[in-house]
Amino acid sequence: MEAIKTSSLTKYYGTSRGIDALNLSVREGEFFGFIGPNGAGKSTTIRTLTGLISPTSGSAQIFGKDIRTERETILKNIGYLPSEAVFYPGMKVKDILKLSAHMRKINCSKRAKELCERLQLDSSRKVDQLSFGNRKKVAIVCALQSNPKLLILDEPTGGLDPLIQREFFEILREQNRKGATIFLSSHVLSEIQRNCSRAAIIREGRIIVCDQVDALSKTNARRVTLHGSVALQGLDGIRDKTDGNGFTSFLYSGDMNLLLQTLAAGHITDLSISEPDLEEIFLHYYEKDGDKA
Ligand SMILES: Nc1ncnc2c1ncn2[C@@H]1O[C@H](COP(=O)(O)OP(=O)(O)OP(=O)(O)O)[C@@H](O)[C@H]1O
Repeated sequence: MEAIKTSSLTKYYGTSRGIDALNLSVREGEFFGFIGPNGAGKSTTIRTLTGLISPTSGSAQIFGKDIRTERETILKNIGYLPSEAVFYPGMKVKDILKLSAHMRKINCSKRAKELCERLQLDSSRKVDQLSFGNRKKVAIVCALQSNPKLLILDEPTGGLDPLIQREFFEILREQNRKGATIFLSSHVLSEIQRNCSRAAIIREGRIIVCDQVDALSKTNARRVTLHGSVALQGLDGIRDKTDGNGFTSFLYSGDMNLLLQTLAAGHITDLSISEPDLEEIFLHYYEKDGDKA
């Protein structure tokens, strides 16, 4: 069964585009990445799926249940981490965690304690005395403590130090191995690459590509870096060109023979031709009108 399925899901804030005819399908048990530049529509998608805002048109189902008509049943199976968590001031962390569990009518104190220990969160502190990163941990424990079937995480790692990030992803991978579906919205490409099997890239409110992360990283383009001088004018297939102190670097997706002829006519002291890194490939998707590298 699909954990998440949207059909032409659209949300406009007045005349301002949030998401536009979004079609997305996430299978049960997947660790799925959702990436895109600022303002692309990631949070709008997530807020619509969790019922915090209503779609303008289109539809979506979570585990086959309609987000408009079966929201209460859906929410029982979801752990949601908002990008900016807000808590009642003056409350102790342990009371926030209890309140969150109480709203689900379940007792998860054992799991909450274990998560606090692993994430190094002192649950006896008042939430307003916590740093940004520690408040983020409170939101994480709230989302994870009930071992939900579906975890929807909106930019979860902002503010977490690298060691805690590592532990957090270890916890997510454990939950995923036990069958939980994970929907991870992130700006951090390495997080997506390390953890997700599939990912969708959203730009200007639309999914522009959705595929296995390995397939998304494949490209015909090569990163060419050369020291010396060469006339590249007239050579088609060059982009992302930078000139530094005696060197030139660019992505090339044109005819290799033409590249070699052009280089041979120049004066080159050093040359490397390599695969571009994943970041370069993803950034290309982010650019307006960017096709696959
Ligand atoms: N409450 C709102 N009222 C009007 N427009 C909004 C509102 N919330 C979001 N938008 C607009 O919807 C579009 C998508 O925003 P959204 O917050 O979903 O993007 P995002 O991909 O989560 O961005 P970021 O990575 O910066 O968090 C943006 O153009 C944004 O300005």
